[in-house]
Amino acid sequence: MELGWLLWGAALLLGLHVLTELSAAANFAVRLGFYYLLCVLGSALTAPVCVLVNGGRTVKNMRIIKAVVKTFKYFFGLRFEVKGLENFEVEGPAIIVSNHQSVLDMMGLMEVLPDDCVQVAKKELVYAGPVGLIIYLGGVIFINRKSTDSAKMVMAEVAKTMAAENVKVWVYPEGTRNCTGDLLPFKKGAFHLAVQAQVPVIPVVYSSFTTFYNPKKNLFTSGKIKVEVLPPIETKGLTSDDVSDLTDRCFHIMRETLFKLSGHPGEVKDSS
Ligand SMILES: CCCCCCCC/C=C\CCCCCCCC(=O)SCCNC(=O)CCNC(=O)[C@H](O)C(C)(C)COP(=O)(O)OP(=O)(O)OC[C@H]1O[C@@H](n2cnc3c(N)ncnc32)[C@H](O)[C@@H]1OP(=O)(O)O
Ligand SMILES: CCCCCCCCCCCCCC(=O)OC[C@@H](O)COP(=O)(O)O
Repeated sequence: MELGWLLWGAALLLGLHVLTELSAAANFAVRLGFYYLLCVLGSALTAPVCVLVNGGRTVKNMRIIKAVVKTFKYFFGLRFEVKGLENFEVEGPAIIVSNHQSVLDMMGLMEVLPDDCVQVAKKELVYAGPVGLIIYLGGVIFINRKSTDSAKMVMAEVAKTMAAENVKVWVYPEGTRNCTGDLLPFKKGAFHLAVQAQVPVIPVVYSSFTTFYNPKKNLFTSGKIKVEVLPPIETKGLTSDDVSDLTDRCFHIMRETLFKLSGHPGEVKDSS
């Protein structure tokens, strides 16, 4: 008799546990789905505006895209605390490098994006429907990550046009998304580009999302993201022999800043 009740109790607890897990998964899927929906709808509505206002593919469209994307954070209760924006005020072009954690990074990107700045993206994104179209209209540079040679050729061309058109280029040097609270080793393309164009590198670091966003744990709540724009690193006089050193320097400064902003991975830090 008592064993019967015990079994019923255990079944109930298990049921509740399964329900909570399911609702966490559903909640996560709904929130991320809503983000995708915002991106798709936002792009579909913004693309005609870009074409009408600026006539086609140009970096000027980034101002319009930025204004739209900057409203997204309110839907998800995300707050940004930005430091060092004055470090973007360099004379002429620059390469901006930052850490890349998730698709949500587009919000953080647009939160601080300086004028006349295009990003480097994997070419697959051009096929992402309306989002691909808006990225194309914004003047984003597409590279084939599977072919280093063709990516190098595209980047060499960019090095030439940067000065002529006075644009900054934003690169995610990890080359892919990484939401572990640490950095992946940096690819060298961004730093070759900076040395070829003889322009400064400006590192930007976003604090780790792990306290409010973790797809493995179905976690996606509101939260605060700290952003720090670091002082420009000059490359005048550097040659291709210095690229490895430059890459290492940037990596270490950015990793230090990442840990300062959000603690070492695995270590709990209060989110005040
Ligand atoms: C209105 C509503 C709208 C809502 C929607 C929002 C829309 C928002 C709108 C707009 C925002 C758009 C934002 C898009 C964001 C997209 C993010 C991404 O897609 S991230 C993935 C792609 N990005 C990268 O991958 C870049 C970084 N990668 C590189 O730069 C790599 O270096 C690359 C691809 C060039 C090569 O990668 P390797 O995997 O081969 O690795 P390596 O170690 O770098 O290079 C191998 C050898 O080649 C040399 N090398 C590399 N680049 C060189 C170069 N340019 N010249 C000479 N040598 C070079 C290196 O020194 C290395 O040689 P040795 O090991 O040193 O001997
Ligand atoms: C046909 C409809 C498709 C809908 C797609 C909506 C996507 C909206 C997301 C905004 C752009 C996100 C850019 C981004 O973060 O791309 C990921 C790459 O950086 C890194 O790629 P990966 O980690 O190596 O796969």
